[in-house]
This record gives sequence, structure tokens and C-alpha cells, in this order.
Amino acid sequence: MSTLVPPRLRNDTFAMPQGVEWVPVDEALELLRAALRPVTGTETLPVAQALGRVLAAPAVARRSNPPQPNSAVDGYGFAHAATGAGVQRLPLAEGRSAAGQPFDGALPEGMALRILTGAILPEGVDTVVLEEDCATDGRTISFDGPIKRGANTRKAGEDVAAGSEALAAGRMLSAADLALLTALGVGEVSVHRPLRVAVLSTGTELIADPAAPAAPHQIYDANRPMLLALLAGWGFVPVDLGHAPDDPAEIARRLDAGAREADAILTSGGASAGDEDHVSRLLGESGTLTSWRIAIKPGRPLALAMWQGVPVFGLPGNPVAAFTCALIFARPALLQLSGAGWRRSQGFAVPAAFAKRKKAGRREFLRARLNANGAAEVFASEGSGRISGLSWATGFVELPDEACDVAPGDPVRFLPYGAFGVSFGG
Ligand SMILES: Nc1nc2c(c(=O)[nH]1)N[C@H]1C(S)=C(S)[C@@H](COP(=O)(O)OP(=O)(O)OC[C@H]3O[C@@H](n4cnc5c(N)ncnc54)[C@H](O)[C@@H]3O)O[C@H]1N2
Ligand code: MOO
Repeated sequence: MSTLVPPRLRNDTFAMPQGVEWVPVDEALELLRAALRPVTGTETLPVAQALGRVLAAPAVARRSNPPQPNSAVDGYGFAHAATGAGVQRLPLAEGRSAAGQPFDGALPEGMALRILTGAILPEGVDTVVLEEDCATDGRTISFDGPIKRGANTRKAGEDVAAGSEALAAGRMLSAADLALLTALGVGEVSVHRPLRVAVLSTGTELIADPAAPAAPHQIYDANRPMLLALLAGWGFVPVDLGHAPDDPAEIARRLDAGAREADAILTSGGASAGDEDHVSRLLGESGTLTSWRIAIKPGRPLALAMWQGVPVFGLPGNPVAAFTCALIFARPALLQLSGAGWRRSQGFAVPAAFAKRKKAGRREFLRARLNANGAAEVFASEGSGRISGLSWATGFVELPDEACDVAPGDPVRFLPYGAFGVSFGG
């Protein structure tokens, strides 16, 4: 990880509207982290069916990897003690040691044995010479010494020793993890049941079917397929609550259904404080709302609440803000609920391919991608209704809360979508 050198900070006064308490991003994340605990039960699954699941208990190696000392190459094995400097000539023993076909017996000192990659080192063999470095007439081998003791061999358990913890609880199993556990003789794992997360879009203007005709005042519900897809990609079970008009009774009914069917709920729209912003009002009246005006761009209205004991993330309606808040706030919180533990997305410093004068007060996430030189270019517009910018980008440039001036070539922090577990695209 490179340490980020912040862009040139300026000493501006706070540029946010006054009369409102703006919660800094890091503070909001800390509050979430402190408030949420894992909520899912556990089950036992065969390792081959556990991709993407979260370990509920550490996975302990039943067997060492490698289980026995073996050869790393195709060549000839011998006892190092019988060799020295200069040309070495050793008589070849009868037989060989191959993977799955071990040599039966001990090799006498001063002799060599044909040995293949992955084969167990028989008693009397501690060193292997690569076949390309040998000459042989079929009865002897010769090679240039000296050879390092233990050359081209692997020790038993040099990767993982039997009885040791291979993977910690909270690990979200990857394809590589399935290989590791299988190699270690672990056939079953105790995993958390996947978190169920419901998604509700709100807004009287919304219609669901993009193939249906839309009146001028109507908007296709873009947030719902986006959020459902993000959740599926994060290994959660998405629960579709459809879309509701700006009608508090209807929104309440859908939230009730969400609380019955899911462990957490994401809503979009109505998070702000306008006449039709019912989600935040409803959560304030009937739930326990911690409504936050977060010092973030895009996405400052984010309503966080409990509805019948179930956490609700009231995301802003603008699709870019909903996407950004889902990645920055909802994902780590949902991972915490799922037993995977809190995650901070790892970014790295790259040169900026843009110039920007940023005001103080809000952390900014600019839609960005790396150009051919590895520098971050940003989308032409910062408008949070500009969904095409989300598709154009492959990540974000994160600018600090403070005012700063970014000039081309300055280091900026790039967070690829992959750092938020978002795959596909490109
Ligand atoms: N006086 C203020 N007005 C606004 C503020 C503010 O702080 N003070 N914040 C602005 C910001 S920032 C955002 S973001 C929006 C978010 O407001 P809401 O969460 O209440 O969202 P809506 O008003 O319902 O919708 C905003 C916008 O997004 C469109 N939308 C909503 N849902 C969807 C969907 N599922 N698919 C596609 N598009 C959707 C909606 O039609 C609106 O155009 O508030 C600002 N106002
Ligand atoms: O969250 Mo709003 O979309 O920042 O502009």
C-alpha cells in the first residue's frame, strides 16, 4: 500500500450550508461500525459449495501442505552428504519415485534415483538436481557440484502445518480458499447463512419496466436493478420489495415486509427533507432514526434507522448518490452484519490527469478511471443524475474533507470499484 500524499490542502473556511450538523464521512463510518453486530445464523457446507460464504469459525488444517517432503522438479535425488564441488558422478539406482507412485525402500548413500515433480523424497534423498543440469548414460548421472543441500525439494508442511489455522473466522471464501481448504483435507466448513437484504425504491415518478412506455413525468426505476445486482455480487441474498409511491402508508407496508423477509433494508429516494421525502420522515416517526447529513459528495442525505429491529439504509434517490452511498456506507455495514467484519476499501495513490479546485467541508468521490499512463481521469460532470458516468468509471478518486487544489500530476487516491467488491464492467 502506498501512503497517500494529500493534494495541496488550502486553508479555506468551511463552505457547507450552516444551521445543519454535517457528519464527516469517517465519523459516520465509525458510528455504523460501533452499532452493528453479526445477525446471521450458521450452517455447515461442503467446501466446494462454499464460494463467497463467510467462515463462522476458523478453518483448521487437517493435513499439512505439502503432506510429505517431495521434489519440486523432474530430476535425480540423492543424499547431499555424498556430494561435493566439481563434477559429480553418481550411479543410478533401479526404479524411480513419481507422484502417486512412491519409491519403496531407502536409497543407499552415494547413489542417485530418478525422481519426478511432486514425488515423495524416499529415505536417503534430501537433495534433487534438475534433469536439465545432468548428463546421463542410463546407468550413472553427472552434474557440476556443489549443489545446495535441499535444492529443488519442498519440506512437509512448509506451506501450512497440520493443526494450524488456515483461514480465520470472518473470511469470505474465494476460489483460492477452496483450493487451500481442499489441499488441507478440510471437507466441510461452518459458514454464516447469507445475509438477506431487501431493496425498495420510492418515488411516485417511478415505473419499473424499462420496456413499457413512460409519460413525461415518469422515470424508469434505475436504482433497484443496480442495488439488487450490487447485493448479489457481494454474496448477499437480494430481496426485491418493488417500488412504492410517495405514500407513507404504502412505504410503511413495504418496510414491514422487508423487516419480515430480510436482515437489512436498502431504500432509495425520499431521504432528503422535501415535502415528498417520506422515507426519512417515516423512519423518524416510527423507527429509530439517526438521520445523517453526511459531509460527502455525492450522497449527503442518508437516513439510517431501525425498522422493527431491522437496520434500514435510506439511500438518496439520485442514482449516482445511491451507488456511492451503497459502496461507501452500506457495504461495510452489511459485511459487518453478515459476520464478515468491517472492511475498509483499499485505495492507492496515482497521478491526477485532471485539475480541480475543491472547497472545504465535504469528502468528494469523483467518478474516475485510469488512462493509458496509469493516471486518474475524472468524468466530465459531477452531476449526481449522470448515470453514464458510473458506467464510464472504473472507480473513484477520493478527495479529502479539506479544501484542496489538484493539478495534473499530483498524487490522488484512486479506489477501484473492485476495492468495493464490485465486479464486471470494462
Ligand atoms: N433542500 C435540499 N434539497 C436537496 C438536498 C439538500 O440537502 N437540501 N440534497 C440533494 C441531494 S444531494 C440529493 S442526492 C437529493 C436526494 O434526495 P432524495 O433521497 O429525497 O431523493 P428524491 O428526491 O426522491 O430523488 C432525487 C432524484 O433521483 C431520482 N430518483 C429517485 N429514485 C430513483 C430511481 N429508483 N431510479 C432513478 N431515479 C431515481 C428522482 O426522480 C429525482 O430526480 O436531494 C437533493 N435535494
Ligand atoms: O447526493 Mo446528491 O446526489 O450529492 O447531489
